[in-house]
Amino acid sequence: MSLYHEAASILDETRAKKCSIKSLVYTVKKGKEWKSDPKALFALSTEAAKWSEVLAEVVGRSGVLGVERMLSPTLALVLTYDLFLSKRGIALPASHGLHAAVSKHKARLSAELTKARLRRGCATLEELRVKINGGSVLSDGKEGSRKVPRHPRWVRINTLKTTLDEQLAGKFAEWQSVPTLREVLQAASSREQVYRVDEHIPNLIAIPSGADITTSVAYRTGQLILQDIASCFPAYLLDPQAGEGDVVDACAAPGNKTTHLAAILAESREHPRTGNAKPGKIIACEKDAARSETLEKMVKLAGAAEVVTVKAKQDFTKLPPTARVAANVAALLLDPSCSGSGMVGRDEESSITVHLPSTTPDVSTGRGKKRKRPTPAAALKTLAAPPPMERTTEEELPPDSADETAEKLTARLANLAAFQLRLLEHAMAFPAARRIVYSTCSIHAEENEHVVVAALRSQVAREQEWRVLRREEQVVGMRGWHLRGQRDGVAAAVGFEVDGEKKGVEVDVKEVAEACLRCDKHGEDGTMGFFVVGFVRDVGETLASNGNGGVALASGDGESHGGTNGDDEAWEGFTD
Ligand SMILES: C[S@@+](CC[C@H](N)C(=O)[O-])C[C@H]1O[C@@H](n2cnc3c(N)ncnc32)[C@H](O)[C@@H]1O
Repeated sequence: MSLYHEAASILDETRAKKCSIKSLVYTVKKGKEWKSDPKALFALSTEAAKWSEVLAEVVGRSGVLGVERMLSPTLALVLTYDLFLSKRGIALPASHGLHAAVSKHKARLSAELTKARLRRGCATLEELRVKINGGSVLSDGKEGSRKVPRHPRWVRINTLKTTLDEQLAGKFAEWQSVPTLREVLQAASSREQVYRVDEHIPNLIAIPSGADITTSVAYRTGQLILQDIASCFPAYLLDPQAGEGDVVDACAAPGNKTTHLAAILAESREHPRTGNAKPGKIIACEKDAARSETLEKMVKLAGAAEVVTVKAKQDFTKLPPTARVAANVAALLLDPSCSGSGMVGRDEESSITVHLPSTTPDVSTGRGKKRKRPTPAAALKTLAAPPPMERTTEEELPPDSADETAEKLTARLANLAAFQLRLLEHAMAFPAARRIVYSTCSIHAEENEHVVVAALRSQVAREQEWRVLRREEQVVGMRGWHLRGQRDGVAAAVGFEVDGEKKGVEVDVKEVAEACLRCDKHGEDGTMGFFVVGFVRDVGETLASNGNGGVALASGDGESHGGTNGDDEAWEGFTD
């Protein structure tokens, strides 16, 4: 079965069963394995579904289905999508029957696409593209109020394999550097080659949302990684340094943050302070078997295999803090499953409707019966799935969105928070640990500030003297991030009003809220919704006595160990 037949079958099933494309592609059913690459299948099915309202009109009005018997409505949708809207075109030889069945009507289809675009008031196909991605657009502030996407494509330069300078002088040599994110957002078209070097996260650039780098050698070889800026916060905040001991990535797959950690650790060896220190290893745990395989692949592709030990199918809570492997663990990154409510496109994805073209010739041909024209507003209900998403486990599947009652949501968040707290408490029990970073892509205080307060009040935190990593102690890019934790959220968890007294409470609301970082998926930073916080223990002068000549940690001196611009990111290699 070709990619197109498989994508068409997914669209048919999505319509029939009202289930998400992601679950159809990635939930492995007995006896059903895709012949196509799941990523390609997911991308094609999702894009074709998003465009289906427009393409249904195009195909229907063209009358192609009336003459090409080998084309089903959904097959016509996916082929037409690739013919006009994907960069590579139809991925079949021109002589292939399916290719010919569509391409011989190219002129007619193209004319219908132009009409469909004009009916939607779009001067160019790029404008229509932005409109189709209508769930995440903002006005560009100019007269005429052109809409621009709210999110750029974030590209992390994998310093395990390359450098920022090398990429700017190579892959992006022809691209123009622009000073503001807004200029990147405004250049949504894939033809406008602009980038902006991010000021918060080292080795991260933003490019237009329509720019596709996935076919480039740099991307395919793991030099460039598509990773949302927010997802870069945890490893950067944890800031592991050579000589400090080992690092555990407790919930690691698919490995974006693991490989980011590896890159930062490798870079720290170039630092005069830690240059001669023995780098620790990164122990990456992943409970899920299939995701463990992805993690292994990604670690290899990013060039991180030497420093990362993948513990496949390892439940982090079953890794005893007293185990030998844990003895030298000085830092832990905890990015557990969550509601995923901060993910851009997550809510939209669950509401994608697949529109089908009429199989009878259309009104415009004068040959068929009259059909109701879809309204532009209805057309734009299909929203954009943004850049790469990392979270795909069952626990994280979107709530039944609109259908989920407040009661159900509360119960679901309570379950998640209990699970997250359990993991955090487990991390706090590692005897040599001095630093933990906890993150979620949730917007709910229940999974964020509430978990932080509960963790601080836990027995293990009190016994081991864990506290939050204060804002002034954070690496400079994180210290300077403007959006902090919700004071109300912290205060609610503490049981006091924001301005209330702190009687008998061991948690300083202001300090904890300031220590937390948030990213707003509806804001102007081009981020997904995200939450991150660091915990530290002021125990001893050194971070870990690892027997490797570990260097002293400047604890609590406000000095970011990692520097200002020197750190960097990992990669990813492929996206989901
Ligand atoms: C949010 S994702 C992690 C994303 C990853 N940190 C990245 O940046 O690429 C959460 C992952 O944790 C895994 N997970 C959930 N519970 C776990 C546990 N108890 N131990 C280890 N892994 C777990 C899930 O299977 C999932 O792959």
